[in-house]
Amino acid sequence: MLKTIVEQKRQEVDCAKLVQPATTMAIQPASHEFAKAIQRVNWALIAECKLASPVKGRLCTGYTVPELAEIYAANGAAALSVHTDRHFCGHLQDIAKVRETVALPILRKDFIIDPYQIYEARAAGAHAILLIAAILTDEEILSFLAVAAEMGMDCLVETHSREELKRVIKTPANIVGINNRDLKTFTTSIENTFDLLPDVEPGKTIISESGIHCGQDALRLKSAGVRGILVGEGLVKAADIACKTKELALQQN
Ligand SMILES: O=C(O)c1ccccc1NCC(=O)[C@H](O)[C@H](O)COP(=O)(O)O
Repeated sequence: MLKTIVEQKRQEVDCAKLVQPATTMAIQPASHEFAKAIQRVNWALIAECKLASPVKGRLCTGYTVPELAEIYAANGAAALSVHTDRHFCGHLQDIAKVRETVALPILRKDFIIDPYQIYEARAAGAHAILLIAAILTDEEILSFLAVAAEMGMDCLVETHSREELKRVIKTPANIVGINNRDLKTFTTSIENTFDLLPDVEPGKTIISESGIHCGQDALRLKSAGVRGILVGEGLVKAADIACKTKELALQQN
């Protein structure tokens, strides 16, 4: 599935480049708002606006993306992740809608495979992007980090295996994600974060991603030295999203 998504993404990006070349985009640099929001607290919830999953289908029907963002912002999230890929029912325009609604920094959640998407993200108002080590070469990671840095944007560089973590640790990436979702089987286990954490060098900000559902998971991760969590399904499927946001944000900052 990942291979298919990436192939489709390549076609989408090629079409988008023809419609709007990057040179015609109005780009104002960011000021590392995303990294600052995460690094100024000892615990950060990155709350994800996730309407659907390519594996599980529709996850959230009762709220729009800006409505979710508003609930997250009012209940302790440090930053937002906004899916812009169509397999998650996301659109690039969702970033602008969220920016009009709340002041929290926004991560563009997508399958970034071309620098064009980084310009597109910034032009839409995103402060950060996700880079997935599993779909990028070392050279691409380095070059995309540099493109983002030129625009004052931050990168959450996602790893799942020890091998990916080793590759990413060697780069200047300062926010490293440990994904609890295996992108081959799509199963999640937060034990993956505990397994990989000892291999991380001091100085890197670690975010545990995926499969996190309750305050108890959050507390275990925080106690192990993780700086924050990125949560989608656990929030959007909660009976009371405001209450779940507070629970995962751990409110004691
Ligand atoms: O969420 C999926 O089913 C998925 C399928 C294929 C590739 C990636 C996938 N998810 C990646 C994400 O961006 C998640 O939304 C994010 O890590 C949050 O995960 P969760 O809290 O488990 O919803």
